[in-house]
Amino acid sequence: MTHILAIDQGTTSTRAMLFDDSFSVAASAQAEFAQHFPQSGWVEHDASDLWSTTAATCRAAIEKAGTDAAGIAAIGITNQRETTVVWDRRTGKPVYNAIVWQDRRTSEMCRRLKAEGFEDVVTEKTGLLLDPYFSATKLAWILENVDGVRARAEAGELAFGTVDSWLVWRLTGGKVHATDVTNAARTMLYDIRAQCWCDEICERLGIPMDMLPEVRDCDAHFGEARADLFGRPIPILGIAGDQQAATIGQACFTPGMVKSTYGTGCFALLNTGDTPVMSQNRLLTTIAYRIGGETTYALEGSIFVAGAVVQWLRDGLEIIRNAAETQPLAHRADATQELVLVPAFTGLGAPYWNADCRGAIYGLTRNSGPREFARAALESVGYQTRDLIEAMQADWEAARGTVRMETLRVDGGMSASDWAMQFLSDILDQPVERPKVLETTAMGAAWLAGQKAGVLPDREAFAARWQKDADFTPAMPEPDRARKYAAWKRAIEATITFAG
Ligand SMILES: Nc1ncnc2c1ncn2[C@@H]1O[C@H](COP(=O)(O)OP(=O)(O)O)[C@@H](O)[C@H]1O
Ligand SMILES: O=P(O)(O)OC[C@H](O)CO
Repeated sequence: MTHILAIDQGTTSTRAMLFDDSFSVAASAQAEFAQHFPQSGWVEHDASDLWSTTAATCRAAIEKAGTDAAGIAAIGITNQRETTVVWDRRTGKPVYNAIVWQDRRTSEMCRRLKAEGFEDVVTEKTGLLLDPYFSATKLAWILENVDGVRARAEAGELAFGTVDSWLVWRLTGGKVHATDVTNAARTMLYDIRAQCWCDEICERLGIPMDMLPEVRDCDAHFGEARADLFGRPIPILGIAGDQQAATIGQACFTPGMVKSTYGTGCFALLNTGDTPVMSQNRLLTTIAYRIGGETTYALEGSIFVAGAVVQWLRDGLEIIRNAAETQPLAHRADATQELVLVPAFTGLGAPYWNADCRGAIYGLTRNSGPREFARAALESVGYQTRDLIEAMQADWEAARGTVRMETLRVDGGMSASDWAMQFLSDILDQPVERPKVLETTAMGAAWLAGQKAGVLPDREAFAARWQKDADFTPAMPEPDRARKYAAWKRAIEATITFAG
């Protein structure tokens, strides 16, 4: 039996999954690694942890499946996006920890650049907003703040990459310095229309362009994993950033299709077809995938806290022991209390983009307890999604005339909560569909590599295989929906005002 090895290098853990040629998971392995928070608002990973957990989980999955490298036709990689690594081309050693997408250390740099009017250039070229979230200012920070790095970069000794590039470099033993177009599109250095690195932005941020990786299709040949790693060289034939891989894994191949992934954060992507739609509502314009040289664009809404609010109930408030307990608690919450929780723990993402806000809760009474907190936490994820979907709907209508976006396809750990998904459907007033396979991210990466290797079916056959696990249809009376969403909007306004 032929297998495809999918590597899913995420923010808190690394997963390796072996898919067989009928898309069943033959084996998987997962490893967590340390999160480093050297200062408030800073988040780092040790890049060697990202590599060592990748190598270890791949080996463990291969061993569990009882196969060997000869039975693996290809490797597909998907990864946490924007996270920035700089390493020495000769020794392969990172010059600094990986600066993670959540890291806000470059807020001040972004504020300065915005005040100088540079955001217009950024949005026009890259489709993004000028925010610390993206790689560009993180790379500029490393060049400015780590001893000797600028001189070494200017001498051509250093390479920059997002996590996919770093893993490809390590897998190929330093032979390939490349990335795929979806990861490039998240650096804030890539011109998404011309599809090349943007010299104007690089120059403004002082980034030497020969540090940047070569940009390839998602289903390109990215070299071969070294024979000594898994016993035989294995070609790397697919790469996509994790949210784009989930879009592929959810088979959102038709313009108008949307997926929303509920992990630590929530990332909703709307397929907008072969032309980029520029947002009038502070969403991001990005590349969904480029397969066989053909580019498909997406509008993206990014929320930084989704499942993380449930983690906060568990680890911060200690009112639940595991995430699934939120569901029975929410069911038993007092219907007469309307608590609204704004989980702006690290600021607000789309469509507000306010880095200074912090979380807030409104409507507390003497009777508010764990049940009401659990319900408010699950509801906050629905409200945030409605903000995104309304913005998307408006952008999509402006681009295409009156259109109703199709059903929302959900995935990610938190989509396991029936209560949260029913509330989502209620507050959106739109059907929500959950697939049987929730590992859509790894599946997307496996499909890219597998179809390139000729062992997995083409796009149409893959899309036809998508199977529903559950449907959620709106059941909330309209006056309740309107009242609740209006309360959310007031809570957001108050939270932004409080931040000053
Ligand atoms: N049954 C559940 N109800 C609510 N939240 C859940 C449930 N199961 C998992 N989660 C949340 O989903 C997140 C984990 O999802 P996952 O897709 O593994 O995230 P990531 O890839 O970002 O680590 C956690 O934040 C957890 O709190
Ligand atoms: O690793 P995840 O699943 O939290 O996803 C992170 C996103 O790619 C950040 O943009």
